[in-house]
Amino acid sequence: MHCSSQNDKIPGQLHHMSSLHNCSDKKTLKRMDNNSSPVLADPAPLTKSRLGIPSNLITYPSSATPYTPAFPYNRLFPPNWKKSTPSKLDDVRASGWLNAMRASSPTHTCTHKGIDSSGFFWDGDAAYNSWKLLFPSALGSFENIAKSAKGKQVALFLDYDGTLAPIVDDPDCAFMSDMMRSVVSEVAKHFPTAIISGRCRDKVYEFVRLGELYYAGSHGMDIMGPPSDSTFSKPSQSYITSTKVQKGVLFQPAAELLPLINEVFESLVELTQGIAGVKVENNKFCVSVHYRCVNEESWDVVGQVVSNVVQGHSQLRLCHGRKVLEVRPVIKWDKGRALEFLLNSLGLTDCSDVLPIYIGDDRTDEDAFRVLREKQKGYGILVSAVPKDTCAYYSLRDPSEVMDFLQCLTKWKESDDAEQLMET
Ligand SMILES: O=P(O)(O)OC[C@H]1O[C@H](O[C@H]2O[C@H](CO)[C@@H](O)[C@H](O)[C@H]2O)[C@H](O)[C@@H](O)[C@@H]1O
Repeated sequence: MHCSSQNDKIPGQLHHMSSLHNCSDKKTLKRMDNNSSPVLADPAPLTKSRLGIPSNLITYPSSATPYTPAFPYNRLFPPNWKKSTPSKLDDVRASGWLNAMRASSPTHTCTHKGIDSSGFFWDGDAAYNSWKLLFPSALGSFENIAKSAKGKQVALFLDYDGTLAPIVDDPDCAFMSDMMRSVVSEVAKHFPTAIISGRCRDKVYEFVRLGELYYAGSHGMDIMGPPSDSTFSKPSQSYITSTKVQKGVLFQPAAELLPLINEVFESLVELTQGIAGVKVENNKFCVSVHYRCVNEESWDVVGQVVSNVVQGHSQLRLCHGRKVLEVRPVIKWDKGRALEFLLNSLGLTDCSDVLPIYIGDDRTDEDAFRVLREKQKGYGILVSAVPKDTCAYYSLRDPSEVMDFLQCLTKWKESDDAEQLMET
């Protein structure tokens, strides 16, 4: 394999760079006092003036610089569309992140057509199609992706929830289909493939059950990478045996915080037990407090309880995902770093002939998309059925499109290999 430290520009990237607003570290840690939020804000959905998602529902990082989209989105929306009415606010409401909790998982209703209470005609499909001009379908652009991949070592990084398995109410029932499992297994025969999930590593392995993959749990804070002496050829089948990862290099950058995380988990279970529908999940290096099944009227209570606990510990921070609040260690580690770590462990760093592809649906996946953007290497693919601000290059609508895309990759690789065999 030819390796060089040169940056590898990929056709198509310049087109997207215009849509990339400030993708450098957009996170801002704020505290609850003075109307600010303890939430480490991740990139948020596009604001209403851009794509129709009400800006009052968004915790927008203070460092984010809005960009001018290529398409005149403002024609789609009247000014002040769905502006919130100020009301008597408590701590959590005033901080703005109750709104962020609401915005954390846009629903299918965003894609519907209809007239809202202010008489404005909303066409979600049109907005989505316009957004896709900026973030084209990875399926529709497959030929371009294949062209870029020709002669290169593709490395695949897959998020789990919302990417390989559809989002469901009960996190313990987020099963991936047998069909998806077999498609992932096939693609992993051709490319090194890793799952990078917010879930605890053992849990995501229980769902995926494919021994030939690499797994990073707790948003990349618990990685079982390839064996230390490995330069990628093919993942060893003996890498994982039975249901637990057995071999490989274990990397846990927040290991010393494990007792504290467990303590916080216990407290959160106790403190939220009176709130119907809350589910507290121990993700080993982070604690997830799910509020998807909580009555919306109680969301502020959930937020307040979690933020109070976090405020008691300077080593912890609060983030939000899709209808979930997550307590995480304050360390400079995220899915982006995990992606770099895995590429490095696979011996694929600084190689001009490597094409990493990262597919994910969540805010936490933006860290990985950003790494690829900054390196000008590979492609981030956002899974979303609604317009969202993203550092990805391409989009896919839902897990079933992810499955189609992975199948395309397998087919392409098989025919490319066959072609090469004919040539020799
Ligand atoms: O990084 P991921 O693999 O995408 O994991 C992110 C979180 O996913 C899970 O929660 C989400 O999916 C649930 C099942 O569909 C859904 O009920 C929940 O509302 C979503 O937030 C998982 O339970 C979390 O621990 C992960 O952090």
